[in-house]
Amino acid sequence: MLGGGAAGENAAQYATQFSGLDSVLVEGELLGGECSYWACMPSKALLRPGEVLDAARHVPGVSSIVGDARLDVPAVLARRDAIVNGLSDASQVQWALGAGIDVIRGSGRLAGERTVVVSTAAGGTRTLTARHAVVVATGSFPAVPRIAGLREALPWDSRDVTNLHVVPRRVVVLGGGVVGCEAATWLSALGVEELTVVYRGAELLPRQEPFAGRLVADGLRSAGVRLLPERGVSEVRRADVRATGTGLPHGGEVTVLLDDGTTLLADEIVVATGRTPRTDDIGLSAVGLADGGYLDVDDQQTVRGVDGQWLYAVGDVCGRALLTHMGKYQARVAGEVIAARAAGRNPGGDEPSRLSTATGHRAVPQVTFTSPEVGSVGPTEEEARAAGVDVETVEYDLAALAGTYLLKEDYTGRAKLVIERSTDTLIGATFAGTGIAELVHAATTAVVARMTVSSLWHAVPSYPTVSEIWLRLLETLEAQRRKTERG
Ligand SMILES: Cc1cc2nc3c(=O)[nH]c(=O)nc-3n(C[C@H](O)[C@H](O)[C@H](O)COP(=O)(O)OP(=O)(O)OC[C@H]3O[C@@H](n4cnc5c(N)ncnc54)[C@H](O)[C@@H]3O)c2cc1C
Ligand SMILES: NC(=O)c1ccc[n+]([C@@H]2O[C@H](COP(=O)([O-])OP(=O)(O)OC[C@H]3O[C@@H](n4cnc5c(N)ncnc54)[C@H](O)[C@@H]3O)[C@@H](O)[C@H]2O)c1
Repeated sequence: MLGGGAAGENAAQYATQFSGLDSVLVEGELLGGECSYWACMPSKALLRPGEVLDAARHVPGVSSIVGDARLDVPAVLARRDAIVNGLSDASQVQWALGAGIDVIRGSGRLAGERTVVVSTAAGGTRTLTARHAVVVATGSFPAVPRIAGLREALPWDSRDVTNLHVVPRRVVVLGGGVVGCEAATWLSALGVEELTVVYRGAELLPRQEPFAGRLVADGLRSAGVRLLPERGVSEVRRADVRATGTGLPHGGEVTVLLDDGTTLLADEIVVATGRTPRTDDIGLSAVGLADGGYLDVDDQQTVRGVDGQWLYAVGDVCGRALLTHMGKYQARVAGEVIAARAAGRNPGGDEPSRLSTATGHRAVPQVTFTSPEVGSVGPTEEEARAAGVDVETVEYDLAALAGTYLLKEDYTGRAKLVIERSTDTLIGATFAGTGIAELVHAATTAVVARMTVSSLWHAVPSYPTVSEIWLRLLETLEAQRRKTERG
């Protein structure tokens, strides 16, 4: 495995555990990768305290006790540090060795068929030749747009903002996607006084149903965050630039010039404008592929364009869905496919769907931990229509439920289902509101199982839970259909 992030680890685990194949993880930094130390885990550690405080503020009997209290920032940062194990991967290495997986520390490059050359941390090189397969799981790093002065200003990226040690007074976040929205949520909760989010499109979270981005925008605005949509940055200037290290201010005041003529002053600028695959320097040209770009894979996660079915790619590097759980899913399948092929079977042929990632990619779930949360699975209405699918949709106000009223007196939220008309099956769902994260898996199950609307009627949600949204959506859909029938 070239890269020992969440995806590489899982591919090694599945190849080893289910087949007895020997696996080696080649890791250049920390075993566990981005998710454990600089992405999912620290970000969620920073978001959870704000969520708890917000919940308390909206329940009479608790709100009066909490009053205007702010978060205990040193305690929040200390818990974050504990959650990232103080940036030590000792426990991960122990896990790998215990699972029978070898770990080699160093930077690896493909050097030919089934061959990886590692520049080891100790200073030498090692050539590894795999008997069966090489899995590329090198992940991605933050993309920094070409903007005059931006790179020179040493902006914070996702590593800095998840591992911040100082809360700057004024921050500009560039990008209104998942990282930008989540980072704005925790920076605001941690007490950034002047927080501005600059983004290109009209809505935040542009890959979600538009109502989700609007509700997140309302949440951020009510927390005092300034949103500047449909704008870009034309130039960045910074005095006294200093490479102080991850999560510390990288210099003096930042001047951010926007393309509409606005000038913003900040103590830090956070770049959250997407990711770049780590493929520019891993020896792809040695196996006949172009350096750089996402690796194109089939549903067994085998890299296309390389003969012999020995090269696989999983996780962010294959660009199919840049999410930890999807990378791990691809890795589980790849690990088992490698084992099956080593045993002489051909899972790419008529093997049943367990050894294919096609089904899971029809139903990609994602939760964005903003306030309100946004959870979704499958395509949005726009994506489904763009793919040529004739769909029917239904929406409902999540605030009109007993379960949500109990959570928060002034609850706001919305839900939407996307139904394929020809089969009457659920293909997509989106929920935006407090406490919706755990609704997503029910929707994922229904989409994967291709549940029809008539069978969903028999899945009875418990009272009084947020899951009652399912019943309300079905009732509304039925009313819509009757109205259409009546003409
Ligand atoms: C701020 C933030 C928050 C996120 N939150 C979530 C979330 O809540 N939920 C979610 O599902 N996803 C989340 N993501 C996305 C998630 O972090 C990624 O999808 C996931 O980390 C990808 O895992 P990976 O194993 O493919 O890559 P990585 O985690 O990037 O691992 C790749 C590994 O390969 C190593 N490597 C690279 N090149 C070489 C080489 N040449 N030789 C040796 N080793 C090498 C790297 O050091 C690294 O350890 C978040 C991302 C960000 C930025
Ligand atoms: N909770 C989660 O599941 C979670 C959390 C964080 C990140 N992630 C994953 O990490 C990946 C990366 O997230 P991201 O937010 O960096 O990328 P993204 O692609 O989700 O969003 C990038 C945003 O930056 C904007 N942008 C791009 N270039 C710009 C420019 N020059 N000026 C202004 N705006 C610009 C885009 O319009 C978009 O709003 C995502 O694919 C996501 O799946 C997941």
